[in-house]
Formats: sequence, C-alpha cells, structure tokens
Amino acid sequence: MAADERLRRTMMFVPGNNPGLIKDAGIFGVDSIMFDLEDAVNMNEKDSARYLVYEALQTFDYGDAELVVRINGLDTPFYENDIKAMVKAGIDVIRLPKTENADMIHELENLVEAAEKEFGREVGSTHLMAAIESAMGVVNAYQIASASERMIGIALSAEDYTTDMKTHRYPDGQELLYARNAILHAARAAKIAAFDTVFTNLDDEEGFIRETKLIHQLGFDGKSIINPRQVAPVNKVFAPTQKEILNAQNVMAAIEEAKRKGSGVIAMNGQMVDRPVVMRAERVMMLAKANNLIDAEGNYIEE
Ligand SMILES: CC(=O)SCCNC(=O)CCNC(=O)[C@H](O)C(C)(C)COP(=O)(O)OP(=O)(O)OC[C@H]1O[C@@H](n2cnc3c(N)ncnc32)[C@H](O)[C@@H]1OP(=O)(O)O
Ligand SMILES: O=C([O-])CC(=O)C(=O)O
Ligand SMILES: [Mg+2]
Repeated sequence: MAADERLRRTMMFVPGNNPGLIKDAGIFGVDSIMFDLEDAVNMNEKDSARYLVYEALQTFDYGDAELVVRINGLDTPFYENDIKAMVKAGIDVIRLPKTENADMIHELENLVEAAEKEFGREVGSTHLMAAIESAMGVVNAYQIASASERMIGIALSAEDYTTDMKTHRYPDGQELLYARNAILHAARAAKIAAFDTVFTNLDDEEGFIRETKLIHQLGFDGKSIINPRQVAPVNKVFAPTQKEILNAQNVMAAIEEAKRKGSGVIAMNGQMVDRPVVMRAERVMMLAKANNLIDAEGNYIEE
C-alpha cells in the first residue's frame, strides 16, 4: 500500500524492552505499531532493546499494521546503531523524537540512505516521521515536514512540549491549541499526515474521548496511543456516521455519472460535487470499510 494511502488512526507505543508486549502487539488492530527505543527504555537497556526489536521484526507476523520505530534522539550515543539495525530489519517508518529543525531530518535521511545501501534495501524504501516536542520544533514545523520526500508525518509530543513551554497538560488542552494548529497546518501544507499526542491517564476514558473528538474535528489523521484500551475509542470517534456514508456513496455515484458525461463536476441535490468533495467521500468510504460499516458491495451494514 502506498505510504500516503494508509489509515493511521492509532499509532501504539510498545516499549522496546518488553518481550511480552512486543510479541502480542499485533493482536489489537492498531493501524501502526511503534516500537520505542527512546524514553520507555532505560539507559542501561538501550542495546538489548534494540536487539529485541530487531529480532521481533524478523520473527513475528504483525499482519497489515504499519511498523514504526521511535529511535533515540540525535543528541544521544544510540541513534546511529538504532538506524542501522532498524533499516537492516526492514522497518517501514523511523520516527525521530525531539525534532527541532530540517537539518535533523537531513542528517537522519543521510544515515538511513547509507544503511539502505549497506544492507541491500531499496534506497528510499524507509519512510520517516518527526515528533515535535519543543517550541523550536513547532516554529519550524513546515520546514521539518517538507525536509524530505521520505516524510510521511509529523506528530505533536505534548509531554515534552509542555515541559519546554513551562506549563503542563490541562484537561481542556488550551495549552496545546497553538501547537496542534501549527503542526496540522505544516502537515497539510507538506501533504503528509498529522498525529496528535498521547493521553497518559488510562483511567480517564471520558477525557480521552473528549480529546480524541477535538483532534478529529481539527483534522488530525490519528493519535499516538500507549495502550490497547485506547484503540476502540479512537476508531469509534473516527468512524463515519450512516448519514456520512450514504452521502459519500451518492457523491461517488454522481461523479461516476459526471465522468460518463465527460465532466469533472456535477450537481447533486442542488450541491456542487467536484474534486475536494470526492476526496472527502473517498476518505469516508475508506474509514467505513476499516470499521466494517460497509459490505464488499459497499452497502451500509445496519448495526
Ligand atoms: C511520553 C512518552 O514518551 S509516551 C511513550 C512511552 N511509553 C510507553 O511506551 C508506554 C506504553 N504502555 C505501557 O507500557 C502500558 O500500557 C502501561 C504500563 C502504561 C499500562 O500497562 P498495564 O497496566 O498492563 O495496562 P493494561 O492492564 O490496560 O493492559 C492490558 C493488556 O494490554 C497489554 N498492553 C498494555 N500496553 C501495551 C502496549 N503499549 N503495547 C502492547 N501491549 C500492551 C498488557 O500487557 C495487557 O495484556 P494481557 O491482558 O495479556 O496481560
Ligand atoms: O509522542 C508522544 O506523544 C509522547 C512523547 O514523547 C511526549 O509526549 O513527549
Ligand atoms: Mg517525548
């Protein structure tokens, strides 16, 4: 599947030092599994975690999930070995934490390309994404997002970001309003995905759903998550309603009719249907399919 066609509603952190979690990470239906070599792993376990994730990637079948690894930052002694091992293992996406500027993506890209050549991987096959965790990163978000053809997304990392901003996270999320919007605009302008940050209080399901509804409304593609219990609520928020699905089906039928008549635009119930409307309808149908809300013929399945 092309990198930009994927659904990326849930990107689940899996600590790279925990064999049990790594083994079972594929059974929860997440869109992307993100093995973590950075902050979930103690300093004295960096080498063993890298080895464990490398072995897991050779051993386990994670089905259709996109496989991502969060490597250690460019200010650590670990990132070069992380990049080599993960490229050798054939990881889909490398996520760089604490990204401040485009030069960091260029450095990452050079090392990834060298590793692809060293290990006989196709040059360009390893995709990249950046976590933005500071004021500097937010200010440079578009430069970061557009720094490489390999970039598939940027993510807000609010735990470190709020620390850098000399605040902390509040239930209403006002402290993240600017960063969320800046990151979204940068991602959309660069035509890559935007991911919202983790929600760390696993017992506050109501707060988690409230935050997910907000970021869905803003336009994020999905959320970084830390636990399988967070998958179903995110998918539910991102699932289209029956009305949205029926409307999308009508749009697709109308545009087919327009094409038969040799036109790219047509009116449907007095509303103009053109390319942006069709693109929204296509995304609704993709989400409907992912949530098993339509059958193979595209008919809505009554609950
Ligand atoms: C600020 C940052 O950098 S955030 C990123 C770094 N942090 C992380 O990676 C943390 C990832 N999450 C976790 O380690 C765990 O979810 C914890 C420690 C937060 C909570 O763990 P638990 O209390 O065991 O959660 P819970 O009881 O809900 O787990 C349910 C099941 O899901 C499994 N599970 C929980 N989290 C994960 C995960 N992230 N990946 C895979 N499996 C998981 C558990 O092993 C358990 O399986 P079982 O039923 O077979 O025993
Ligand atoms: O990427 C995330 O959401 C987790 C993280 O590192 C942070 O919040 O600092
Ligand atoms: Mg962080």
